[in-house]
Amino acid sequence: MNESFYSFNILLYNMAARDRSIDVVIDTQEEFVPECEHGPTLMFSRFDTRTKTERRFFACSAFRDKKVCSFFKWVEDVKQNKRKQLMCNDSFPNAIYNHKAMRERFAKVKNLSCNERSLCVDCGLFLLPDEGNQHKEEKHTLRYNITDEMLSKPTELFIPFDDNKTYAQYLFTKKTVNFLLDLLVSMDITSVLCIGCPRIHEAIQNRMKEGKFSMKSLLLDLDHRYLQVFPPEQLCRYNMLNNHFFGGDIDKNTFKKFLHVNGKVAIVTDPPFGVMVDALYKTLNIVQEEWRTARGIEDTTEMPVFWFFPYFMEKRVNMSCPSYSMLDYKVDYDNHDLFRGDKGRKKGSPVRIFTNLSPKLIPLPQDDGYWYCDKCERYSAQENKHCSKCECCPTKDGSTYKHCDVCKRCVKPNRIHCSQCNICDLPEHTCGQSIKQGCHICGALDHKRRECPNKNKSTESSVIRTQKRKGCEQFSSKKKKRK
Ligand SMILES: C[S@@+](CC[C@H](N)C(=O)[O-])C[C@H]1O[C@@H](n2cnc3c(N)ncnc32)[C@H](O)[C@@H]1O
Ligand SMILES: [Zn+2]
Ligand SMILES: [Zn+2]
Ligand SMILES: [Zn+2]
Ligand SMILES: [Zn+2]
Ligand SMILES: [Zn+2]
Repeated sequence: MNESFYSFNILLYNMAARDRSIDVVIDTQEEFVPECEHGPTLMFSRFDTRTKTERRFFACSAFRDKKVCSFFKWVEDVKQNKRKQLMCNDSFPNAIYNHKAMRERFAKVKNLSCNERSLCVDCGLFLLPDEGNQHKEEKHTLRYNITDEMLSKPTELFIPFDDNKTYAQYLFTKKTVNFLLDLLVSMDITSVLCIGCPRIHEAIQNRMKEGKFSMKSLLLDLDHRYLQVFPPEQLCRYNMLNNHFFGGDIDKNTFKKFLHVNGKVAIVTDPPFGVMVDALYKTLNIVQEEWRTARGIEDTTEMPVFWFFPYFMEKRVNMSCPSYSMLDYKVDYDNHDLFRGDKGRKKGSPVRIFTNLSPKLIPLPQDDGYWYCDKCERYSAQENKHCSKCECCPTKDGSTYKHCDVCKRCVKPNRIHCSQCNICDLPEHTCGQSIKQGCHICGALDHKRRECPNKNKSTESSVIRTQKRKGCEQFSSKKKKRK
């Protein structure tokens, strides 16, 4: 594991305390947005809290690691007619992403006997018999004896790209997959759009092959390795942060056709935690609009969405997506110790499901201790006890929160009320240093920079709901070179 959950969490925390904060600018109103290998870039605003100045730049929407995608342009440089030189899309190795070519190779591999088949683990590529030596010379690890069973479970065969700043490939346990599929079946969902959910797609396809049920699924994912195993009607290589289809019009049509099918469609999405919430939400809204168009729906009806995201992002999600609720269900992952209920944290996984459905419609398994709270009209976790003073089931993190009569709210069990700070905090806190995250511009505690009445008028309209960008090293470490 490259980064533990805790260091990741601390990183998010530190971002708030730094002198600079990075926000995404969704409504750019720019006529020209440069593209990197991963489609149109996003515009970010970097705000220096000491000088109270803002500067804007374009950077990759998908990757937060500059070693993987180093694209960076100040907005003013882009404006100075440097457009041609920024259109670097042509130089990218499109060949390896060509779905048809990948499928043709794979068909040849499939025709081989198990002991003739091999996979280069480093390249994520199935090899033809005469290709092994080249990869061995480059000291790549090869896997042999690839059975049909293994080919039907690519999410188990490929090594997960589990770097948080790139793909953040954390895969659901069987239990989570089964819970979700049972839920979808109980809701009469017949088509599932899996955005960054390869394991759900794989499970649906395998159950279909076994004749266990009838459901369609389309996987939209950035990982090019899946282009080998899934045909074009089942997979589009896609960037969920800018709604970019790498396969162009062919893939866009596949996607439209999928939405057009009759029956109930649902979206399941499990993006990397570091994604910009506003960028993802914009994509979800575009997808909803495409679906309404495909179905000739004129009101604002939406497809059900199941969005997997950590509980500590709840406030951030609510800010951008007020119609979404967080469920108590703890989502388990195979390849992340800290997201695992069994061997992981005492409090279980921190990942939950956010949904645009009413929570009362989503029963959570009683065998795992979830119970129905009549007052909240939703299922709560075993440890989440209803508080009659707060009038809700307040627990977020897997512990049992307790009510503080002075703060007039429920707090984590390890907090005590400090009369000096007038807040519940850890017993070992230093008085006067409790985290107070006020407005960067005027310091007031009742609003953030984006709502500040003193905010520069020129940036007001375009910097809409923003999020601290995790891993802003991508930008800060390049600063010196550019100066
Ligand atoms: C946290 S994992 C979720 C996997 C899911 N838990 C499963 O078991 O199916 C994130 C997934 O999103 C994909 N991904 C990462 N960034 C993406 C992007 N910008 N656009 C589309 N997919 C992306 C990764 O390849 C990976 O499959
Ligand atoms: Zn990029
Ligand atoms: Zn290789
Ligand atoms: Zn309750
Ligand atoms: Zn309470
Ligand atoms: Zn208190």
